Amino acid sequence: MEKPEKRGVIDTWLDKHRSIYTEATRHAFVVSIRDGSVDLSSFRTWLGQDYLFVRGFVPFVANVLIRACKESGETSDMEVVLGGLASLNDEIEWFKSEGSKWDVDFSTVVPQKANQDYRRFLEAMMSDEVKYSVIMTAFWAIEAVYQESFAHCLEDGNKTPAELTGACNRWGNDGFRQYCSSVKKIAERCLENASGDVLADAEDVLVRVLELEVAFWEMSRGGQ
Ligand SMILES: Cc1ncc(CO)c(N)n1
Repeated sequence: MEKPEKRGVIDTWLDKHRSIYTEATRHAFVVSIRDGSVDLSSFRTWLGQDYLFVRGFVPFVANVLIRACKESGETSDMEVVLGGLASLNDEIEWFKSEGSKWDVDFSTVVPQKANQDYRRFLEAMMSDEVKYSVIMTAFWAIEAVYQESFAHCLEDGNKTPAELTGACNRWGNDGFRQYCSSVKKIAERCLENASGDVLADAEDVLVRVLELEVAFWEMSRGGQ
């Protein structure tokens, strides 16, 4: 049995912002994958847009990695983030093979507004002014929404179409869940020592990520 996790400030924020958290992790697009009613043109839109997102997410995670090396007192932070960066390498290869499977030509995909907004947010987070605990909170939230969403598509009673289980496994698997839990612990540890101002920034950033994720699902469901 795993130890029950200590409740920290992130759990308190999730309770406070439960409705947007649920919107982000149980979005109609995700629910449609789980119940098998998903419109495949929406899935193709999501695939193309998320490929572009992930390409922008790489420098963000690289920035988190550099900060874990320079600013963290704990040597294990770097190892956790490095693991995440390594799996992004596989992820990009996975996207490419899915792209051919679904006949989505990434070279012609144009980032839609929700994607552009998200990419701008990631760039802003890379500023040196943003505290380590704040960027770590953002990093956790970004990964956790995908973990929770795609794990839902694999839970008992799902009717997820067989050709979509690869995508669901990518983020819904147990290893990814544990990785998210490690990132959350890092964020929680940093937030324990944070000032009131930094805590307020981290809470804002958490809510902003949830909003951006909801908009990203909405865009996908729009399916252009
Ligand atoms: C939009 C979005 N959020 C989170 C992830 C997970 O890393 C992703 N691939 N795409």
